[in-house]
Amino acid sequence: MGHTAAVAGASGYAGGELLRILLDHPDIEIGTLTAGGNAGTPLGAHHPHLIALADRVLADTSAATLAGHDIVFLALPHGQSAAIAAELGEDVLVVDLGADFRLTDADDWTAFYGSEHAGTWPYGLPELPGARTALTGARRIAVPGCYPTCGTIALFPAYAEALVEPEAVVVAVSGASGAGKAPKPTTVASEVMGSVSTYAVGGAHRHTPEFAQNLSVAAGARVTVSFTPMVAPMPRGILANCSAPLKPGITAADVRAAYQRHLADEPFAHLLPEGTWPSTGMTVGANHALVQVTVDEAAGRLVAVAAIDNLTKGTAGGAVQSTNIALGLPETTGLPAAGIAP
Ligand SMILES: NC(=O)C1=CN([C@@H]2O[C@H](COP(=O)(O)OP(=O)(O)OC[C@H]3O[C@@H](n4cnc5c(N)ncnc54)[C@H](OP(=O)(O)O)[C@@H]3O)[C@@H](O)[C@H]2O)C=CC1
Ligand SMILES: CC(=O)N[C@@H](CCC(=O)OP(=O)(O)O)C(=O)O
Repeated sequence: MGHTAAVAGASGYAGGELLRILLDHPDIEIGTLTAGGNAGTPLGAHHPHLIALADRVLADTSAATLAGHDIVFLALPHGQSAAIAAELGEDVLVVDLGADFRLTDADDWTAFYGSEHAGTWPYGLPELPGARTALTGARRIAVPGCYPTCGTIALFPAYAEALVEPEAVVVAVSGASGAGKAPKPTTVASEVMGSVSTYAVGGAHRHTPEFAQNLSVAAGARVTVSFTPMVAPMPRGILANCSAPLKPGITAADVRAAYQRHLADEPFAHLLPEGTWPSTGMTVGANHALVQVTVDEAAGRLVAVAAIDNLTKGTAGGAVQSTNIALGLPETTGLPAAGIAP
């Protein structure tokens, strides 16, 4: 056990998935666990599936309760991380699963989150060109949003190789756990069961600027993204259906070769065999993103589809993957590489 880790927001969905993964991590020992209103209750009351931690009592969330660990994971609502991180030493690795430090543009932050921008930390999507270099040795990590994780992995090879025009369309469907455990009008059972709905339509979702930021990094030029999210009657998973106009002269063979080049060595982003399309069921509990790509000749568009488990690769698994890189551990350490099927 090389490193100790505290988890803030341990009673939530993201915190629970993080603990499931950390229980199998050979180099990280689980330390203090915290919550908000549920401080003082045992973890087993919130995550009965985490038997080994059932008797751990949740502390209140403050820099004082989280201090004294090598790593602090913050799985808290947006806006809660900056004050805590400021009080933790610069030698502590702080990994924020929330949004506070993901965006580089302060105006984008204010437009979509309605508050003052807290800053920008190294972005925890190792697959994005340049990200591994920024994460190596980092002591602050901003874990991406779940939709941008999925859609960026689907499209970054196309932008990195300049195969498509800078106008992407992403339509993605998420399981209801993406909204967290607190009941919300759009994700209570009576609204979600037996129905698929859109929300934040027309470029209103706060992940829209994060998509544009990521694909612009891959392209080395500004990319705009039209993003439409949906929620489906399933607990976990995101399926992102993405497309963009092909540049003149780009063929289906060029596209497949580019995706093979970019994904061949990725430990957790895989191009499926031709003709096999990703589905959320293939990703449950695994840290992988499954990708397929084709060309719609009649429409002149590249079409890419990716699936992830929103809580694993989309949150907690992605957080541990980036943590491994920051600590100089093998990137795959402790991470579930195979899904559960059927
Ligand atoms: N769910 C997902 O798929 C994803 C989530 N994330 C991010 O992870 C973070 C956590 O999300 P998620 O687990 O889904 O949310 P949940 O609502 O399931 O959990 C929130 C956690 O934060 C705690 N908390 C809430 N308010 C406070 C407060 N004022 N002070 C201290 N602790 C507080 C809660 O404790 P208590 O039980 O006491 O209320 C709980 O432990 C968010 O920033 C979210 O955006 C990121 C990517 C995907
Ligand atoms: C279904 C659903 O409601 N999903 C959430 C996405 C949560 C997430 O990944 O993102 P953050 O970390 O940015 O909160 C939403 O659309 O707000």
